Amino acid sequence: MTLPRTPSFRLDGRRALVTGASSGIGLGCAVALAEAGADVTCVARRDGPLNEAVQAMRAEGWQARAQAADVTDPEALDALFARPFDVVVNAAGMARHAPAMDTDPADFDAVMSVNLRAAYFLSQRAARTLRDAGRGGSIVHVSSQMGHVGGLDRAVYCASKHGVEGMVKAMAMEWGPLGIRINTVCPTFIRTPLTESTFQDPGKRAWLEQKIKLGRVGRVEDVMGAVLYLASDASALVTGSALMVDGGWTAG
Ligand SMILES: NC(=O)C1=CN([C@@H]2O[C@H](COP(=O)(O)OP(=O)(O)OC[C@H]3O[C@@H](n4cnc5c(N)ncnc54)[C@H](O)[C@@H]3O)[C@@H](O)[C@H]2O)C=CC1
Ligand SMILES: C[C@H](O)[C@@H]1OC(=O)[C@H](O)[C@@H]1O
Repeated sequence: MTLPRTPSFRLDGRRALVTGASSGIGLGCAVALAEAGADVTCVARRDGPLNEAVQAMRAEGWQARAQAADVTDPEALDALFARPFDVVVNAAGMARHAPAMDTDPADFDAVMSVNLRAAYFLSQRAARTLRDAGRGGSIVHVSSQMGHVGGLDRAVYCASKHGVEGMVKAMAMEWGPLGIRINTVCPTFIRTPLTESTFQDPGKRAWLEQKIKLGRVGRVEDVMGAVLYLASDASALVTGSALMVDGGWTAG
């Protein structure tokens, strides 16, 4: 009897790009891919923390390089995608929370510009270079549980993440025939610089722990395995999907 073999989660010989790689979830994604053998280009807006992260990764013996870039800048995207990447993980993101009745248009534009517009054109650049090279690849967006449900004071953030979910489904339809997969991971509240103020408030933290059915808030490590799965051949037939890493928040 011939037994089936588990597809590989390894990424040896693959070139990967991770945005938002200077901290939080993006840094976790960069580590996950590098540890699996990929040569990872780490992107973030500012040099300092990014260089520090890349130095720490190289000290582990992994392949990593830093490239500071603003993902909302089309020219910066062109420079990043001078060559194709087998794996692209987009974790760059931001939030400005306010009641919908009070949202400042400048905040709306800032959030949409990073979370949705940049996600769109980064995907476009990633796919074009893969198409021109005549090969497939995997694009993973770090979306959110807020791409599937609403959140108080989060109308703009939710709109941006719901937008990413719709965009990914449509792109998956177009790019499937080229072997280019595109998916999202949708975390619940994860402790990072973005959410530190929420985590500092004992009342909010208790509320979160009750909303998350598994009874605890998220860690960057909770997202890393999900991203590695979607980046690797282990998910070879998965595209246009949203992988919830939300402890059951949206299950109800
Ligand atoms: N922390 C959380 O609870 C959750 C976060 N997310 C999403 O995960 C992603 C990462 O968030 P965190 O790690 O929590 O935040 P973070 O604040 O620790 O990291 C954000 C990263 O995005 C980069 N970035 C922001 N704007 C950029 C731009 N214009 N150009 C290039 N890089 C830019 C920053 O340099 C930084 O590396 C975001 O998309 C966020 O919406 C999703 C679900 C939960
Ligand atoms: C930044 C937000 O407060 C945080 O990010 C997410 O995606 C979580 O669901 C929280 O809303």
